[in-house]
Amino acid sequence: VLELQLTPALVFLRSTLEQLQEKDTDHIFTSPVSLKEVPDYLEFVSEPMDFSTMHDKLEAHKYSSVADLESDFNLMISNCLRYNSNDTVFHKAAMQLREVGGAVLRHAQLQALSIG
Ligand SMILES: CC(=O)c1c[nH]c2ccccc12
Repeated sequence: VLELQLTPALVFLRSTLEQLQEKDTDHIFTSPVSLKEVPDYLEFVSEPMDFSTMHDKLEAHKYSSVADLESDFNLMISNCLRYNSNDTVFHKAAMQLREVGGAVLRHAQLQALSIG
């Protein structure tokens, strides 16, 4: 496929992002938190982040490394841990995603090193 030859990095980062999103089985992080439904959200979170925004950034070539992807992933998780109190489904889902997503990112980082 042409894309694989021309921009292997983009293909690799897209695959990594898809693997991360697969771990969000409740689809809690699919789209931005609605500021209409959650009017106080920006009192707690200065920079919202979600997987659809990460896909848009990836296709706009805003990510040049696994580390770039990782920092937005970590932002998305920390926003959720801050806004949602500990005894909520969302807080527990963020803790779980931080664990399994971290493993995906560590593996991707190792792959990126080995393929150069
Ligand atoms: C990811 C996250 O915090 C949320 C995802 N959906 C929500 C609905 C209400 C409040 C927070 C959220």
